[in-house]
Amino acid sequence: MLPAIFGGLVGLIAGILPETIRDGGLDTESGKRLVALLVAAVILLLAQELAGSAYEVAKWAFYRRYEHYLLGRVIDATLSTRRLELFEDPQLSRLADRAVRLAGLDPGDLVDGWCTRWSHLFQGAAAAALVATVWPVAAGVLVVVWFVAGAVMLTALRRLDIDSWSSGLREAEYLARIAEKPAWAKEVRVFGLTGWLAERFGLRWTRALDQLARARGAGRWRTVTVLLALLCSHGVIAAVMVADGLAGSLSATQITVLLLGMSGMTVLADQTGAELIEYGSPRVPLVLDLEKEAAQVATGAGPKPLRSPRPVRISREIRFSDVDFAYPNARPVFRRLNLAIEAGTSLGVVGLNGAGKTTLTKLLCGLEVPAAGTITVDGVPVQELDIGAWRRTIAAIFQDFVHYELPVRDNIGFGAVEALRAAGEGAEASRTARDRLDAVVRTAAERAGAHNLIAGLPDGLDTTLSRRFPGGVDLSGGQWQRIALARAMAAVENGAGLLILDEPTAQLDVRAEADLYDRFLDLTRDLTTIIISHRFSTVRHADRIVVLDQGRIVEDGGHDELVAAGGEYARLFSLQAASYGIAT
Ligand SMILES: Nc1ncnc2c1ncn2[C@@H]1O[C@H](COP(=O)(O)OP(=O)(O)OP(=O)(O)O)[C@@H](O)[C@H]1O
Repeated sequence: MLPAIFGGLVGLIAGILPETIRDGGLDTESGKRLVALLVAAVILLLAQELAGSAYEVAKWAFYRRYEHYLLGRVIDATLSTRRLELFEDPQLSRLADRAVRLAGLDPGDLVDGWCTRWSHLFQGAAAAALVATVWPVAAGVLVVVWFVAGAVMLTALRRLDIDSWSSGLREAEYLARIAEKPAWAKEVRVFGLTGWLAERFGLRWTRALDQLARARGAGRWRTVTVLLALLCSHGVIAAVMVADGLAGSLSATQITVLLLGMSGMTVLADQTGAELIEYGSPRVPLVLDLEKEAAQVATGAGPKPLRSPRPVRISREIRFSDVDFAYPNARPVFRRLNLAIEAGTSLGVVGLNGAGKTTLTKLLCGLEVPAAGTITVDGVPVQELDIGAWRRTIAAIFQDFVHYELPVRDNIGFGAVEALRAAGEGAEASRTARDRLDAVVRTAAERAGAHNLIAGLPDGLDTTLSRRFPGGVDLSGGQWQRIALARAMAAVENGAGLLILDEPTAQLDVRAEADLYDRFLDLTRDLTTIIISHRFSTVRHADRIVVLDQGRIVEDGGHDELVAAGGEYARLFSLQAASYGIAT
């Protein structure tokens, strides 16, 4: 609006200037009016500047609030699912992926879009009002023409909607991600994929751009028609204006006001706001869709991360009774699985790839739910336990445990998240809580054999485990495994009574692994421990070993018993013993 008022003032100044010169200077009546108009114009210019800055400040404040709100809802929706459906179902995982990416894009396009749109509407209306003060009919015609032009432009923009071409770009985006992932850098170079990646990326992107160009060409005729309508209406108005000006029925002020108003009205067709709204709005329905889907798969209230219930005490046994399980659209992993794990004992689980070992642990952790049968803890079905309490009972390290690019203290402290939270951060940090956390972390590190490794790090527990951060370091595969084991031991320190190790030591050498497990089983003697490993030398020390084959338990007993039975376990054990030189 302010630019339009300013335009009106400039028009008035232009009109009064010749009169002032004619009357003989600023002391005259017209001169005083000119001075007043000039002062008003300066004030308006300043106001415009101030309003612009205030708008920017308010806009960015809005932006961040909007992004915070939206991402917060995405995170809540994702974390509200206590199981893994959101990540395992391709449709749901795509939805979650898009929601996270779009909600976190340059913040507040939607807010910016609405701000721009309203500001353009005000500017356009003020400019139209300016034109209307001189020539109402022209204002009416131009409003209609500019709105039609805007609508045509918007239709053209919709044809270029991100969704219509994103499928073409998704592969290109994925290729770009391959190139920038530090963890994949070695393989990409060793296999000589760099050239292929760059070529394929360029190809995919060009194809997407061609798609865009074709979409753009489709509405060509409508655009040409609108351009002609704009040209004709402005041509007629300009011709009449010149004729009236020459005839003396339009003053210089009126002509200036008309010209300024007409140029200001172009914003009525500006679709920057609409474009931002189009781009920003899919995020809201997307987040709502994600929340709906998450609510459907989240049976009951998900565990709130801030709650810290007491761990469950396992006093007798964990029992799988007639458990059936299949992943969506896949053949069954378990059919009528029966297994009892006595409290306070260690169980080794072995089996070929795909036998169902990890699935067994996921069911136990409540990350998957049996289609039939029950899993009970001292007779109580896992589903009936407080899921937060049950999860606190478990210390699990999976094959693909997370390498958090965070300080060692966090990497290990995640096993005892209550202690980590109590310790706080920065100014909030409480000295006693911090000392307690460090004690938990150090004891856990010692138990996992990671204390020497930590002692050698430049900043000890404060060292960030990633070279992508200043002062950070990278660890070897085996060192990372010790950190992960320390995380599990921190959970034990924090009250966990069920320890699950799903092959987290595959990268340790045989001797280091054997040493570690000997110590480990010793340290966790009173706990219920499940060890999954392909290395028989590892599981042989477990109290009991089960052999899984295609989802069924085919052998069950102590190491000596199974070797004596001369079955699959004995065969595989002697094969490994021969290659590793282990005494049988
Ligand atoms: N998320 C999933 N979606 C669909 N099928 C899956 C999923 N995870 C595992 N499977 C399938 O379930 C079966 C059991 O897999 P699981 O990971 O439990 O085996 P495993 O014994 O741990 O194998 P490995 O020794 O290779 O780790 C396999 O056939 C596997 O392909």
